Amino acid sequence: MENIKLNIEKTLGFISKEKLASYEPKVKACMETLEKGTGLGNDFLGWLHLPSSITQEHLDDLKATAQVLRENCEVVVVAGIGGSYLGARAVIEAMSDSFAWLKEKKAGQPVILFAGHNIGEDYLYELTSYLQDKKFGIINISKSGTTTETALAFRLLKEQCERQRGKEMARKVIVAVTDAKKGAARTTADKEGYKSFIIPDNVGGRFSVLTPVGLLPIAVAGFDIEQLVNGAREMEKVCASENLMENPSALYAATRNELYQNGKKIEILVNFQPKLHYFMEWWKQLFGESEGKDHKGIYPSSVDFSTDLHSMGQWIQEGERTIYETVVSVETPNHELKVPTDAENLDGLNFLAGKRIDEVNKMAELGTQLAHVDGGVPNMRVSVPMLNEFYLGELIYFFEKACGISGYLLEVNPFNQPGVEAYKKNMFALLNKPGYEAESKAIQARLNK
Ligand SMILES: O=P(O)(O)OC[C@H]1O[C@](O)(CO)[C@@H](O)[C@@H]1O
Repeated sequence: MENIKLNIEKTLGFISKEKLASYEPKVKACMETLEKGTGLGNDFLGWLHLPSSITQEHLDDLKATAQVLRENCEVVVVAGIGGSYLGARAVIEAMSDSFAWLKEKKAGQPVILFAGHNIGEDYLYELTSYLQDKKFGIINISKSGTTTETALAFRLLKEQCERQRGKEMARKVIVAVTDAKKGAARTTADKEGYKSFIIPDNVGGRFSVLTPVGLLPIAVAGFDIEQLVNGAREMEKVCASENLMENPSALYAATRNELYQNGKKIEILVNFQPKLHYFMEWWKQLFGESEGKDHKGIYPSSVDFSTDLHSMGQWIQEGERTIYETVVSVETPNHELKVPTDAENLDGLNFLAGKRIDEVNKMAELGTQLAHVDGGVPNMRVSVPMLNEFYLGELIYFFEKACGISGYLLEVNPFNQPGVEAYKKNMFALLNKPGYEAESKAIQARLNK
């Protein structure tokens, strides 16, 4: 079977092949540091060999739990934020029919909704209103078990689920994915007797999509988690190679670091398939939280093309030359649709008649690549044979491994996120959270100045 492939040819007018090749020993050292667990953040390396260590028993347990939710729910709300929701959403959106939510609902095929990733009152009001006459279940996902956004949504949803469905049924259709011992989500799950799954201590949120954090919601949505894991396993093998040119994760990490050293401070992840929008969101957290520290790091951003060619295209073509692009390109769509012939040709599109829509899309992709490279934007391309669980699994592991290597090349700890605490501390102080008395006083004094 073919694998995903990385092509860096269109970066070589901007960085030299020789310079890139000189990364081989550095990349090898970073890979060794990961393998031996001797680098910064080495207590969070559980993701490295996660795909090959997942057992069939574990997958069966996840599938059985997913089946309980599928059989008993019209809607399942996945409550989580950041790494506790983006991976699941990325895969579910990539695999789902774009209009499934408008189609007739099938028994045993719940609609998946997300909550706990914002504090929008209108969002939560509208969600809880929609759920009023629905048989719904909840997957409450939080590694710390104390994240405010998720806890707030879960408080609302748990009360509503129990009120609408009764305590006994609620117990059946609420599942927790959290720490083995600590945090409010664990305490609640144990006290209420919910089925629960553990997020391993050594797997950080943004690297957790192949734990129950991602696998359970993806299974509930009806997608093949075994194939997802198989794809990741395949990449685990491919990305073990010490040969820079044969290891796509290593090559991607080296190329983006060399581009960064040459003033390319912003990476734009590009798709030409709207279904990949949330995959880009997952990638942004992965690289943003891993590398943006010590006043260093490539800024990860994303665009959906060709949509955003009509908004951000101008900036990319002619704005400040501090950017490069990485295009995730899906080679073959899952469905076929051809441009019809029109006898009157009023729209002048008969030159496309008989062509597949994807042929037009591919020419948009090629035309964009050529234009952007001509405009001074280095371009990498990750080709994905097709959108299915297997290749999404490959993509996930490819980016995770690249992120670990890239973070070490940058000489940061890719596995912590101390900067995220700053807003939380202020928010808790402003809300007078118990335990934050001194901070509350200080912040009030600052605001009253
Ligand atoms: O799973 P938790 O503990 O609720 O955390 C959710 C997210 O919040 C962060 O801790 C900070 O944004 C992320 O790293 C994490 O993915």
